[in-house]
Amino acid sequence: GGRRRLPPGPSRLPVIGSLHHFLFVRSPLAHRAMADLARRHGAPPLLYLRLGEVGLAVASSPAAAREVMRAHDAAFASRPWIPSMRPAMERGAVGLVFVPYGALWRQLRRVSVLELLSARRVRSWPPGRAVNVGVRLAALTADVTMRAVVDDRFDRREEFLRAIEEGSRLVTGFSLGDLFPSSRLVRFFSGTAGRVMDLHRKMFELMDCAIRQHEERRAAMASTPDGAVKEEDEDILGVLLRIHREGGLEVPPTMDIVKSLILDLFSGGSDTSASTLEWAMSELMRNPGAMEKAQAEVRSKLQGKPSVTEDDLHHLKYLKLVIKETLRLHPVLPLLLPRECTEDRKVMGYDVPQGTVVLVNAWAISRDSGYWDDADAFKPERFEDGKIDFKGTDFEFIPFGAGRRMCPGMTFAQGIMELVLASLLYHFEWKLPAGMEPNELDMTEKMGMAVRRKNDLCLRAVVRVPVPTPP
Ligand code: HEM
Repeated sequence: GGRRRLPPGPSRLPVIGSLHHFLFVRSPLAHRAMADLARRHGAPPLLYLRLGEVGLAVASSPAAAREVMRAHDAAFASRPWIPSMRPAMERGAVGLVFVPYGALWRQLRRVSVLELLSARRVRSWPPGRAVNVGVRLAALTADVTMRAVVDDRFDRREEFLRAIEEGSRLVTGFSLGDLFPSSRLVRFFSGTAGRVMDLHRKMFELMDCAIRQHEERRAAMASTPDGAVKEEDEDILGVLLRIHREGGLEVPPTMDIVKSLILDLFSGGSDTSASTLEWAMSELMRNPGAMEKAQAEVRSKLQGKPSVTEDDLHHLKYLKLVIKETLRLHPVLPLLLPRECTEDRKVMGYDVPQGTVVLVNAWAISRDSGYWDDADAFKPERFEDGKIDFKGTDFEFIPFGAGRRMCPGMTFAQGIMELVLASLLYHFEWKLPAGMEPNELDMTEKMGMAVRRKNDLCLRAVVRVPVPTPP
């Protein structure tokens, strides 16, 4: 028996819980708001808030993160269904991100990790086309992801890319309003559920079209002398359609699940990598020494080549450190993705009741001066000794999360980001707008699907090595 010992947190008011605290926290960016709130309550490793009827625990230290994502991983391996997405999910349209922990999740995850996000697929991008530099980073990563996930021959790809972009504007990350189901104050925050549904319908219609085209092409191929498509030539949609057709899985995915999984991979993949790249370029512009070093490396390792290919990447040691340091300072999912506690647990000595939504403040942890020297400074060299990595075992650095629900797209993302960044540095010289000093570059954040720059990064590009034109 005995009383429950909840983690410390702001005083709770009837009805609105701790919501009033957020109305007065200046920063609309939840990761900063949570960090402020934790500081004002004596910096507990686990902070407890009541938002409307939902209990919310925020882990803000490596030890607390380790307990949630490793020690008690299985009890925190589901995600809450946020209200604006609930109607779609109740119809069974659930992809990998929100599927409850269980047999279906395990299967979708296995398919994604093994078949779809393997390094083999990353290497199979046509290099000349993948580095069509000069296009905006978002368009570029969306393009690369589209090629791997759906098909680059999809007729309505422009429409699809626009819908995804609109989606990332609509879904303002996991805004606080998203976390509570029915309080009246909630409506004050959201009101986007209708638009989300419309967009969802639109994307499903586009997916139907992509699937039709896919099947038509397969039928056409099957009637040629060479016969069917070779498995290694399939894109992700092709693999999923084959699994759907041939069965053979313990829980056969419905067509709605196939579509939702594709959308999850696509939207999960492009926005995150694009924003990270934008932050990397921003940090390099603010830190000319690091830029010089990275460019010198790329130019010396690639001397004379027409463009960067996958095979060049493992020579680019400093470039990898630049991306690591960018992920430390700018984890684009600063609170990771929400988990839900599915059975009562003790974490850091506190009771976390079943049903609590659990966030991990990866942003606060990776900028904590208790674990990092000169924590706010951009210093890629700090990773030089190779002791700390983002693979989910060093809990002071978890931009991709950790444990069973850790990001399945990590390797894929690393591939895209290295390839694109190396290409940007190889082909171009980058300059700030005339008259701007490096330290004047604005770094204000804005919450979208991922945390991105509030103001566009406008740079002048001077060609050093011309980008080869695709045949
Ligand atoms: C810089 C790039 C990326 C970052 C920082 C990132 C970060 C994350 C994080 C923090 C999570 C939640 C992990 C957790 O709960 O412990 C996650 C989950 C996920 N990510 Fe990524 N991600 C990136 C790129 C990608 C890419 C390229 C894909 C796919 C093509 C992808 C697909 C997913 C999916 C499907 C999930 C949900 C997995 C599950 O719930 O089982 N991500 N990602």
